[in-house]
Amino acid sequence: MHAAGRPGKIEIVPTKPLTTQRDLSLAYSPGVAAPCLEIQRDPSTAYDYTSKGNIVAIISNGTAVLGLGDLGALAGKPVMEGKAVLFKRFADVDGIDLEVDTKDAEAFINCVKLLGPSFGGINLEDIKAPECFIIEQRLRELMDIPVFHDDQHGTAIVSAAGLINALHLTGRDIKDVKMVVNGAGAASIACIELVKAMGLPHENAILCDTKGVIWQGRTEGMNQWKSAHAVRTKARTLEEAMKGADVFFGLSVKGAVTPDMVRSMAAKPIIFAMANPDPEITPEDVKAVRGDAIIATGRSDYPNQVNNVLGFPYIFRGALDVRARTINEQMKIAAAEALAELAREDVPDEVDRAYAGRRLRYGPEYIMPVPFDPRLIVEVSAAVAQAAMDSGVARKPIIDMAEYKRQLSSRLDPTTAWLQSLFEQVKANPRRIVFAEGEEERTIRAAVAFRDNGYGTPILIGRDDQVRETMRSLGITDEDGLEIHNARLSTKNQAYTDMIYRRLQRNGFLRRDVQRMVNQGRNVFGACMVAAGDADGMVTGITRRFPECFGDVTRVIDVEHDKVAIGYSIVVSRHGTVFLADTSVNETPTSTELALIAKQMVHNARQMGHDPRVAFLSFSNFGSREMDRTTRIRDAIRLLADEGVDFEFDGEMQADMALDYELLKSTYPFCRLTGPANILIMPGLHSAHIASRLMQRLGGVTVIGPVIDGLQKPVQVVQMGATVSDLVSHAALAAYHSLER
Ligand SMILES: NC(=O)C1=CN([C@@H]2O[C@H](COP(=O)(O)OP(=O)(O)OC[C@H]3O[C@@H](n4cnc5c(N)ncnc54)[C@H](OP(=O)(O)O)[C@@H]3O)[C@@H](O)[C@H]2O)C=CC1
Ligand SMILES: CC(=O)C(=O)O
Ligand SMILES: [Mg+2]
Repeated sequence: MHAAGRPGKIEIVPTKPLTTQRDLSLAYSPGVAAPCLEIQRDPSTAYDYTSKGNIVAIISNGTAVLGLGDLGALAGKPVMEGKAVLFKRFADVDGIDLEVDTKDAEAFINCVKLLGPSFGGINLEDIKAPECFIIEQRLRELMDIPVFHDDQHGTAIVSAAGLINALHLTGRDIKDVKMVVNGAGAASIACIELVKAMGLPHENAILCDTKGVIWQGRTEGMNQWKSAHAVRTKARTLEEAMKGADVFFGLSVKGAVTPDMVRSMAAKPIIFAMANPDPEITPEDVKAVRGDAIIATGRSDYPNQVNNVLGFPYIFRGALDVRARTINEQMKIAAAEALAELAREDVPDEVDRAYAGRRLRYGPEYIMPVPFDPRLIVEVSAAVAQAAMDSGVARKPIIDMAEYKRQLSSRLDPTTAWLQSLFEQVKANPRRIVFAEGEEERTIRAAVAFRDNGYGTPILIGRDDQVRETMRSLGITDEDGLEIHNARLSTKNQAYTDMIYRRLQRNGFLRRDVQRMVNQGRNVFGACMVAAGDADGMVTGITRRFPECFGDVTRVIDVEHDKVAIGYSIVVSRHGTVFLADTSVNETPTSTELALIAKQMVHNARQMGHDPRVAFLSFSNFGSREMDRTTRIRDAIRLLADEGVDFEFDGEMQADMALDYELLKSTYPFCRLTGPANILIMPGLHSAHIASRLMQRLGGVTVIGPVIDGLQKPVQVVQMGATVSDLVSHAALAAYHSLER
């Protein structure tokens, strides 16, 4: 994944046009002189004229890369790029990774300090202890923007939130808890400090490192940060310290804890094994010896992910939005409390769907919100911003908190969450999906990926020997969980022929025509399997053009009552998601069809979490050009108005009007839309098809689809050039649609 396409995980995208000489002279010399002089006059205007206010530098020297140790600055880059992606994805913060090649704390401090003007905040990452303490402390003193060592405070905040809930669930008071922390580095020292600040008595916590327990009087491998947590105890090893402990925090390395250690802990032990990428002990190993444990790890593939990803994006979002000078204790505590609180609340349906198969209800398996919960940006960022204002470090206070929360929530596009939810739901309810072009290399690879991802059983249609030959040439030997059906030899052949013959006998088809169709037409045979309930859905399209594939399918499968069979494209851009329909089937939809298409698309958009606003597109705006072609569109709008539908729609209008709300409102103030359109109903197949292909080719957006909608059974037809991953996605879509029925 990291090497595919453009290497790495991030790129920089301009926010201003740079296509003409005039653009150039505005964005660069001479125009750029104006903001330079303005910033010189008043440095705070840098937040208005540059990206400073939304950009955070993720800075590391690679000395403690996850739990992998000192890999050096360069080898840490994939993690730092990853953090940039998380910043963007979860909180719309632009992160830029900087790998600083020095282990010398002074040189590092100097470098970061000098870079300060460029950024709104500094996220220090994966710098080992004890240098990280000195570096952070000094930079906090030297810089007037937030400096936050994520491995220290991000981890402390998130684990504190988890601990608050785990203590609550096990009926413990923090003052009585006995705690062991393994690791005495950046993350562990910050965690133990925060837990003590929450009320844990000093003598109740034992800290361990590679030399064992940090006891009072120990001299080997010590530093001032460790000494501050040394306690009077007879325990010298982690094993001894763990006996009778209520809580264990692991911030050390893979495998540091044994099942015997867990067995020796107190009743209902709380075990946060947070080393990455592999925990100190796996949840399976804990459960094998202690069924009463509450366990969390740093990983997303187990319940209770205690990972700083739940913190840093939102903490910086809130801090940047109020132009906070720093991230102080009040802001950290506010973030921890908001996280803990969120886990106790009812989970929205879309989050529940995204984690299908898991029960997201406050309890031992759900003590922390999950990373794809869209409430995180709203609740955590707002809590942090409020705390910054209350503690006097906000340079630009928020006037209207309710409006700020609305803005926060609109920063996330629901499409990505929906896609995540789609795959998770399919995984939790695996389906049988026909891959009709079963002898094709791409199809076979997609079918195997479909199976390996746990989406269900792929059914390849083709001659067994041919399919197996291709599999062999691809080095695929494992046929488990995969079916091959040869249409001609199938035991279902006659039943399918009868079924189709009943449908087509009065349309000029003889039985032998139908028999040939079933024997030789893999799309027909596959569609028969789906129609007869022998499979849940189907994907095809790489060997034949769309009209032929679609024609084969509709010989077998009907259009749903009160719907039109259509294809729609989902265009995901940095400005949000727009749906385009019909991009595949109807050449010139009638007004009734256009109205139906709009209603179908509203349903689809709502399913994906969007608030629909429909624009009927044309080359004219509200009758500016009276032509036959626009009458059809205006009639469709009238039909919807007469019906009194429960969504916003208007038109006809040009594409730029539909997408540029300011332009639309200033030119046509009577328009009924309350924001830019996100469903574009195209006047005809030619324009829809051309528009979607143009967008796909010219780049800058992701186009998903066309997605087939309106058939009684889920069948997806991909484009002939579809990749393996397109095929897998469409197969998953078919599987998902079968769940909805
Ligand atoms: N889940 C999450 O969100 C986060 C997890 N982490 C994880 O925490 C771990 C530590 O990270 P960080 O604090 O940044 O790194 P540091 O390098 O600052 O600290 C590592 C600490 O672990 C100790 N250690 C190493 N091996 C052992 C062992 N076998 N037994 C006991 N202690 C050991 C070291 O001991 P010594 O002092 O003797 O060298 C040191 O104190 C990593 O695995 C990291 O992935 C970190 C941040 C966030
Ligand atoms: C999650 C993280 O920051 C770490 O493991 O280092
Ligand atoms: Mg880290």
